[in-house]
Amino acid sequence: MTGQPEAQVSLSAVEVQRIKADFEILEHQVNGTDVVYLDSGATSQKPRCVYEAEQHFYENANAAVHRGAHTLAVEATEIYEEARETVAKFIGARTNELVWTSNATEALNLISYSMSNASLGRGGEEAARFRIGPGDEILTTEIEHHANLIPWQELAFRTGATLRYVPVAEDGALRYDLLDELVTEKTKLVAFTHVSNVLGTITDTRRFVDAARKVGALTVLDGCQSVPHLPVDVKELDVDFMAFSGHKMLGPTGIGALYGREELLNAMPPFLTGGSMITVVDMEHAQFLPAPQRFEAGTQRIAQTHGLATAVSYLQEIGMDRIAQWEEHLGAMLYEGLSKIDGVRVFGPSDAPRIGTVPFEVLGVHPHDVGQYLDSRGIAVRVGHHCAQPLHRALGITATTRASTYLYNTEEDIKALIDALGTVREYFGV
Ligand SMILES: Cc1ncc(COP(=O)(O)O)c(C=O)c1O
Repeated sequence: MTGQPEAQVSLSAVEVQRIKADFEILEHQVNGTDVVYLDSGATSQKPRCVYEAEQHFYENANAAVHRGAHTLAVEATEIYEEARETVAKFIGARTNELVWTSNATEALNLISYSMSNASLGRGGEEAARFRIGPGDEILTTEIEHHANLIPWQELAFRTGATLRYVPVAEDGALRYDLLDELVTEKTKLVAFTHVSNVLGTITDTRRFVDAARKVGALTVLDGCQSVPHLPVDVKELDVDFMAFSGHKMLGPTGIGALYGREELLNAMPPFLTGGSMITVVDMEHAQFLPAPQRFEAGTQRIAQTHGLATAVSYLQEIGMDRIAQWEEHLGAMLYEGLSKIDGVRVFGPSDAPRIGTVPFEVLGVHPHDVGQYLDSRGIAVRVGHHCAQPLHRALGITATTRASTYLYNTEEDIKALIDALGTVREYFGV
């Protein structure tokens, strides 16, 4: 006996049924059949408690206004900041290291903007790390979502820096072996994803962080597909920045966050100004508020931040370790089950750690037709390039069908997909 508490095990079927009951939206029907929702990679369903948390603010006067003298505004400010504390702790950050944004896309753009306007920064040595120009390099990868790609393409275009990519092998696995060669003394920033939104594979973040640290480059992690599904601790990961979105983790749409090391956030110029964010004497001597308020000009989203904090408490109550184990189980079931169907090709390395996300194609049937066929049988999956064209190009295809699970999915959901795909080619006469 070690005296340690017993490790929590994966969710049981009974627990998942109980969780499902919290997600009443899953009782919606398509063509008289309960929806099997396998599109959580795009956005998650929300439990009732999250809708209720938001609704409270829409029904009460303190919804819109914070930072004021009267009681309602003071209450709203407290709730807004409490939500920040809850979400910051959830990812292992300090409270003032979490900036509210609309979503992950905005969070990533915020860093890109800062780097192309670094002369506005106030922060001595740290501000210098944001300066980028001709001859400098930005490194990203071929598996990125456009949100973690286009802002860097733009940054390179605006500043004259060069964008380089870590390629993937034939099966979509990242070529870690090329990192040492691709990260050079010229590299100023390394942006990479924690979990691929297409393949569901979990990145070995240590390899990226170590390579970047060696040359003093900033690290930016796209946590959009990891924060909802795995225990994530930014201090353990040792990254400088991380972006994620509330709507993928049971929270409302319209709220996301940027984690940044305190000293770095305080060296970054804001994206938006106004609304008491800056005291303008003249631009030379303008003073920005400290982070995170520096980046939150204008009236803020109390309902959404409170909704996200409620979602986080819900996830914590269930336990991120257990959710991760359940999804690993569903992911393995999906990958193996789909691989065995005649005429179905599954993408992604077979031996990589993954969450419950698997892309596939049905030979001879267009992914769009596969999506519609499944929809007519009450199964919701996503079709397209999933905002990841470079990866699809590297795999030699233009589109895939993607099934992605979350904590509310059951083994029966996976079986339903596998059964339905068993007849799809016959249906289309292939
Ligand atoms: C890996 C990844 N990064 C970034 C994003 C962008 O998220 P949002 O659209 O919420 O800003 C997504 C959304 O699909 C994603 O999957």
